Amino acid sequence: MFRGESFPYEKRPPSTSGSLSGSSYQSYPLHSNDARGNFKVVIRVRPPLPREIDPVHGFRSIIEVSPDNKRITLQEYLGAAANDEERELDISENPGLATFHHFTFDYVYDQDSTQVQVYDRTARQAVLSVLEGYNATLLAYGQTGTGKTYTMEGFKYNSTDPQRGIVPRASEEIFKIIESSQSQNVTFMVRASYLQIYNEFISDLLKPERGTLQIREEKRRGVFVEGLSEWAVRSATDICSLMQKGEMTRATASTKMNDLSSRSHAVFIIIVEHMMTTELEGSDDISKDIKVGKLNLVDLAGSERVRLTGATGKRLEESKKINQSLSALGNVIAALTDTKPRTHIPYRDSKLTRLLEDSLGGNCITTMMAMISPSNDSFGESLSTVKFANRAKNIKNAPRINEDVDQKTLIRKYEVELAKLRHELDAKNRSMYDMEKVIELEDQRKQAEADKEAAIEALEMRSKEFLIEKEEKRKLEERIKMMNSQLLVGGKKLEETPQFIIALEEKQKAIRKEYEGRLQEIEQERQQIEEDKAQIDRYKQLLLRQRDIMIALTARLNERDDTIIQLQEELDAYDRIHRETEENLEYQTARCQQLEDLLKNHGMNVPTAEIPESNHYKEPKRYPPYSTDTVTLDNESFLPLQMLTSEEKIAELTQIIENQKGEIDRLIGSINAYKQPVEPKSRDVQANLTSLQASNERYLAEKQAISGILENDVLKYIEEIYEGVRGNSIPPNQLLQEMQGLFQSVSQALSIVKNEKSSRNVQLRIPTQSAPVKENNPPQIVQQKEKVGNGRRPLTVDEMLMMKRQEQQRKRE
Ligand SMILES: Nc1ncnc2c1ncn2[C@@H]1O[C@H](COP(=O)(O)OP(=O)(O)OP(=O)(O)O)[C@@H](O)[C@H]1O
Repeated sequence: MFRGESFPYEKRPPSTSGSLSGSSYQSYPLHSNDARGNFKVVIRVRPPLPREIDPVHGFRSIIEVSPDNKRITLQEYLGAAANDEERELDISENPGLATFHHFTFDYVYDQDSTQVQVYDRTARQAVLSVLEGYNATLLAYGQTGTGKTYTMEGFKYNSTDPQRGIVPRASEEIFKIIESSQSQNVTFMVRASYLQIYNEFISDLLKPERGTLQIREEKRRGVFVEGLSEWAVRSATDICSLMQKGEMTRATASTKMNDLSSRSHAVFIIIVEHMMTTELEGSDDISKDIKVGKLNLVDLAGSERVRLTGATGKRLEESKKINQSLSALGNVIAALTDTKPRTHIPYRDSKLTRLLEDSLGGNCITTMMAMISPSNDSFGESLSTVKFANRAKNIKNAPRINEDVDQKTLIRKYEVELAKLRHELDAKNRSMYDMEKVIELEDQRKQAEADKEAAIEALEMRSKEFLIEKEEKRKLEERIKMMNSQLLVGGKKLEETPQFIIALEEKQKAIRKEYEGRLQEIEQERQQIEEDKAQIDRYKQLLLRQRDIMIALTARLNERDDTIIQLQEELDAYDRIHRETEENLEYQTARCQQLEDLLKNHGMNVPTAEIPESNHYKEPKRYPPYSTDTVTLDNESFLPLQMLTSEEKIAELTQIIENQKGEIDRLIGSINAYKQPVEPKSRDVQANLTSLQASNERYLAEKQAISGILENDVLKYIEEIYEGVRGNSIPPNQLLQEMQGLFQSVSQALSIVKNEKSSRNVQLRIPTQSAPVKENNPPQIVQQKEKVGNGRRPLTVDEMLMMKRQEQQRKRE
């Protein structure tokens, strides 16, 4: 019944059940810890499309799915029958005309499978992993028109449509879980992006104006698209809106194989940041555990046979690019699943493989969903798709939870931003409250002012009325008076009659009473106005006090700011000084080290004199001693073994001078002793004595000059050098040269003294009293040799002083 076993993949006899459907939904484990379990491959067979169904003979599928939905068999017909019915007949008569190709996968969805089954069994696990902080990828692969877009998106976007695909269902699930998490300690942040790779160019489907984007890689972040927009979303509806928006930009076209064929690879990305706060026991601190999961929902463009689609022009170019990138995907899978482990995986051969680097053999839980058609017309493409998927089964991924170790998650940035904004809001509220109080008081003040104005106005009115009434009363009185003066009652003037006087008095009383009443009223009003005024003044005082308080507070705040700035500046200055001191110290240490090395290189001892370490304790100054034991007359190398304090140095120099004086005295004594016995004996001796005396005088003068140099110039010179060393103002090289010069000068001065002494000893072979000089063997005057020490003539004191002055002059310049 079956043709030969010509395929390297698993081939089994066809199922005897003959059923080509029969899938059933089963619950599925959500987590798998083995590496193999982190890369799953499932197959989905779509139902036949109208164009694949023969209107006369109907449709016969070439696909068989096992009842446990693990195995799939593709029937290959080798005959020439044109339609499904004839083909079936052909095979039943001649079974050799059919070959069956068997494969096993993690799951096989037959043509009756529903969107919800695919989501629950395959996609849900990925979504839950993302909420735990893993990266997960769902990858739809297959020939054009086999249902990739249908599986990933579906075509309707309302939450009850059973046709909706993985993207809307995944977003619903994510927000359902977030909403069900009641804990106050858990915060989520969800954002989404949508991109496409079209003709090997990446673009942002939600911000197409950004143009072509590039792929980058960072150690912590992995591979990502630079400049891709991320949209914070708060509901599944938000995500669906983004999807719809992106769909409008995505490159699609009507082809022979699919009315709405995707011409680009599309990746919908959902990132879920998830923060858990925990109060640490025994402290006010809160630990924040942040995880970041990323879900890549990839809808690849379909592979297509140009022969079948008949593509030309732009479509042909698109097809070539699609097929190229899919073949790069095949190469990466081949490299990853090669039995001999390969060091190079060609991820960089296409944008698609570069973008999916983490999903293919990296930090990700990946599921590849390979779509096929059940139609005999698509056998070739279906077989190649299934073989492709079969190879991908062996990919091993190594997912890990992405924890926010570098504190760069958006959620953390939002936290910080929120805290800042809350702080600002609090401050604003406080100042608002203060402002409200001030406004209220100001209103009260205005009201009081208005009341006062009204009261004054009323008072003025009343006063005017009062004056008018007074005037009228005066006029009335005058008239009465005038009329009275004309009336006579009982012979008397009317105003003189007792009735008139009584009536007048009563009238006057009544008027007085009335006016007194009015005056009282006015006085009351006046008092009221006075009180109002006092109240207004009190308000004014209150406002002024408040204003003063606010001014004082502002001044105190400014003062505090100034103090902070001042302290900061001081701190900066301290820092700078500290840094400079450290740098200087390092420089001096390095120079000293150089100096020590130089000394050592010349075989000299390194002076052990220590420079005071702090300003609080000052070591006494120290000077190099003069000692023939420790000072060599070699021009290039000498150094005292131990430095002397100034007292020791003066004592040493005084001692040297004393010694020299003693030597002179001894010589004078010797001369005198010699003079006595030999004077009468020889004229030569007499001449010798005269010359000796002259020499002695010169010698004494020289000794005095040398003492002067030693006591004044040399000591000062030593002090200068010492100060230079202590203050680090003399570079070590110059210091070395100066010290060498100094010691050379001192040595030469002293050597003059010694040579003077020794030359005298040599010049005069003075006979002692116990060994008198023979007449025929008079004392000989030996000419002083020009060469001393290392063969050079020693300098005279004058020359030496001149040199010293010249040197000091040079230094001053
Ligand atoms: N499981 C299914 N049930 C019902 N109809 C389906 C199914 N799968 C695919 N279809 C239908 O098949 C047609 C092609 O599907 P779809 O556009 O999803 O293919 P595609 O693989 O994305 O193609 P392309 O690669 O060209 O974009 C659509 O009309 C779709 O409705």
